[in-house]
Amino acid sequence: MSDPVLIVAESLKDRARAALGSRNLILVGLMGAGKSSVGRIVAQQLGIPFVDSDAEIEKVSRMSITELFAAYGEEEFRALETRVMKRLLKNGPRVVSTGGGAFINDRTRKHIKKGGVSIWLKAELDVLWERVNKRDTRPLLKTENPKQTLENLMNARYPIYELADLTVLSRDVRKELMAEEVLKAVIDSRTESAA
Ligand SMILES: Nc1ncnc2c1ncn2[C@@H]1O[C@H](COP(=O)(O)OP(=O)(O)O)[C@@H](O)[C@H]1O
Ligand SMILES: O=C(O)C1=C[C@@H](OP(=O)(O)O)[C@@H](O)[C@H](O)C1
Ligand SMILES: [Mg+2]
Repeated sequence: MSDPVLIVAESLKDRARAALGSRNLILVGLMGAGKSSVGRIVAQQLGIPFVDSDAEIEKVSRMSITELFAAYGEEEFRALETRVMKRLLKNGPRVVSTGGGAFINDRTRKHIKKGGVSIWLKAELDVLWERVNKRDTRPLLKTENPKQTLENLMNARYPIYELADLTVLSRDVRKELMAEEVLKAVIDSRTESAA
């Protein structure tokens, strides 16, 4: 006999896939929100390709994000990020996880807006902090008081992330559950725009 829970889950994926069509799904939000890890699961569930813009930037530059910031500075990194995002968004459907600053950059945000459905993974400071303080791969947080830096970035960036098409609250629940909430948000947005 088929499991009713599995049937519901299957239909969620199918409905989200149909709602997305040939558009890209672009995850935006601050460092630690779960864009890279949740985005990968969402893509698997939808059965479409996944790409992480930071990983792609590292591939084309053959440098790590930390090395890029150290060698060329943030401005050059943003210029490269804009170019890479423009290219990644040309064909859909894909799930594209961005680096936290991508949507803040006016030019990159225009490409994202044109390239598909943007979804903000919104999280509280303590949730983000617990996640990012375990690793030292984020050059912007190499400051004397990284938690304060993260809070400053929150204050500066949250009004801009609000411009995303959809928002999902990123909490300390299983990543699979976060991915399901992303799928539901995609379905709801389609239902609302059709109503
Ligand atoms: N829902 C979650 N619950 C627990 N840990 C999470 C969750 N989402 C992400 N993480 C962890 O937080 C860290 C940052 O996640 P990541 O996907 O790299 O975020 P981002 O790409 O937005 O900076 C990773 O170690 C990841 O495993
Ligand atoms: O917020 C930012 O400006 C950045 C976020 C990072 O990506 P994650 O958000 O995936 O950590 C990475 O692109 C770079 O360190 C800059
Ligand atoms: Mg990431």
